[in-house]
Amino acid sequence: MTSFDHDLFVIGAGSGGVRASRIASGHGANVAVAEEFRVGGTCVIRGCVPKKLLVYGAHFAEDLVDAKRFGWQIEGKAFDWPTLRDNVLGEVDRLNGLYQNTLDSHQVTTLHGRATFIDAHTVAVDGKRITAKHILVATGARPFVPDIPGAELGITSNEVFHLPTLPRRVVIAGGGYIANEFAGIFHELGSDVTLINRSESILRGWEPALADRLLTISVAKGINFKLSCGLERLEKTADGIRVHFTDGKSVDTDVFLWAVGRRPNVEGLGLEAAGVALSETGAIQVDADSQTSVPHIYAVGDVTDRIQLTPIAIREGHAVADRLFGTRDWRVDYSVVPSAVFSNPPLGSVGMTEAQAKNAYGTVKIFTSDFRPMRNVLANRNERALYKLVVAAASDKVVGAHMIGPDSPEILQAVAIAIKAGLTKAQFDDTVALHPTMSEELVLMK
Ligand SMILES: Cc1cc2nc3c(=O)[nH]c(=O)nc-3n(C[C@H](O)[C@H](O)[C@H](O)COP(=O)(O)OP(=O)(O)OC[C@H]3O[C@@H](n4cnc5c(N)ncnc54)[C@H](O)[C@@H]3O)c2cc1C
Ligand SMILES: NC(=O)c1ccc[n+]([C@@H]2O[C@H](COP(=O)([O-])OP(=O)(O)OC[C@H]3O[C@@H](n4cnc5c(N)ncnc54)[C@H](O)[C@@H]3O)[C@@H](O)[C@H]2O)c1
Repeated sequence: MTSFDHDLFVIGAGSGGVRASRIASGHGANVAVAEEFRVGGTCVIRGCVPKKLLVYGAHFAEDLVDAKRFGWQIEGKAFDWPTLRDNVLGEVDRLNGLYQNTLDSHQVTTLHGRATFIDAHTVAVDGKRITAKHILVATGARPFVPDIPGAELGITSNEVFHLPTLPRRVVIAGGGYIANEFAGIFHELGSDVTLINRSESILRGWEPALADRLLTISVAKGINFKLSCGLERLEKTADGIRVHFTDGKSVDTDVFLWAVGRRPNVEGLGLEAAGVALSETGAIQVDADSQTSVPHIYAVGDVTDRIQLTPIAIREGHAVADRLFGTRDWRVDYSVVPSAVFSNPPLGSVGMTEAQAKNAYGTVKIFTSDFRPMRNVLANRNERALYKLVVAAASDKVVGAHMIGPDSPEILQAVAIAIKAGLTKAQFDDTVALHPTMSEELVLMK
């Protein structure tokens, strides 16, 4: 019998890697994890958490305006970017410490350095060779930056949390999660925002009616959109960056933010030395158990490019640890995955869109509620919420729920339980409304 330094070696202490390490160690495994940047990974250090805190910080801009209609006189209000930035980064530091404590208290050995494969059972971290019976790759993804002249003048979501000053003008490339979230943040904070996207719409893959609603509201708020737009090059100017489009036009900006997707972190990992195969899209190829082409090597999270969300990476990591060292062999269910765009207003979505349900079930019933939230009415804020339920006609099951409006992500999480449980529209209707709320619309749709 060959002996190894560890039962499990995890590469990457982000969402998936930390969960897998902690659970495996709890099952009695001898675990080590390598992290080349900061324990916590993208979500904690430069993703979900600081982003959501900026969303909260930015929303005071509208709340303070609306407050007047509710009788509050707020004189001399002013926003200070360094205060928000530094408080957010302080919270990130606190969480980073908590994640490290979690690893330490679970007797997981943390190696602060970059890990690369030497062979299928050996990794090197800063020149030190370590062997393991099982290896888990949880290296995440990084922002994609297209290869156009001057691309390096732009920043990515990695840098956006550290800006020295609040930019007067921001151009954001992309029409997905990150682009719409930061368009909302910067616009509320007072920057002049332009979102440019190569396709003619935003939020591809989302229920189109909701994406259209976000576009309409964002335009009404004053965010500029340049859609169906090709980027030619970025040029440094005396006071910022000039963005040149393929139609010959240009726009000047202080900050250019790339938000055109994320690519799996596979480069320089030595995956060839270990014999780990990649998919056609350059992600680590895995089966439903997150097992790679090498049976004792697993991969979870963004590096596998399945669904790039933290709760998915966490579940995948947990399932691997349970499978290898626990008593429960289970698989992640990807069929009902709630997700949200923390734009202004935010969107929440779970299950199938109308188009997907038509493909899957043939006949579907659609129920919508298009309403102005009570708070917006008194605030004279002409922003309507839109809720949409997708029901499979034959079974009456609710197979999709899609919402845009205040607090949609908070409401959507509860709806996801109902959809996961396979509840029917009749059961939604049987539920007594909670009045006065926005979410009561979910049980009142006729
Ligand atoms: C701006 C932004 C906002 C987001 N908001 C949300 C949100 O609101 N909700 C949500 O669910 N998801 C959100 N996401 C996505 C979420 O952050 C990711 O899906 C999640 O972090 C993936 O977890 P992971 O474990 O696969 O990788 P990560 O969390 O990225 O962890 C990978 C870790 O591996 C390390 N690493 C890489 N290579 C090596 C190596 N060779 N050696 C050692 N260490 C290595 C990295 O430094 C990193 O710490 C957001 C992402 C971004 C960028
Ligand atoms: N709230 C959340 O849960 C949240 C927030 C942020 C990020 N994330 C995760 O991180 C991932 C990455 O976020 P994202 O916003 O960068 O990606 P995304 O996939 O959401 O959107 C990418 C956008 O870039 C455009 N695009 C792609 N390639 C391009 C190219 N070569 N040139 C020009 N445009 C191009 C696409 O049309 C799309 O509009 C998301 O897919 C999501 O899974 C989640």
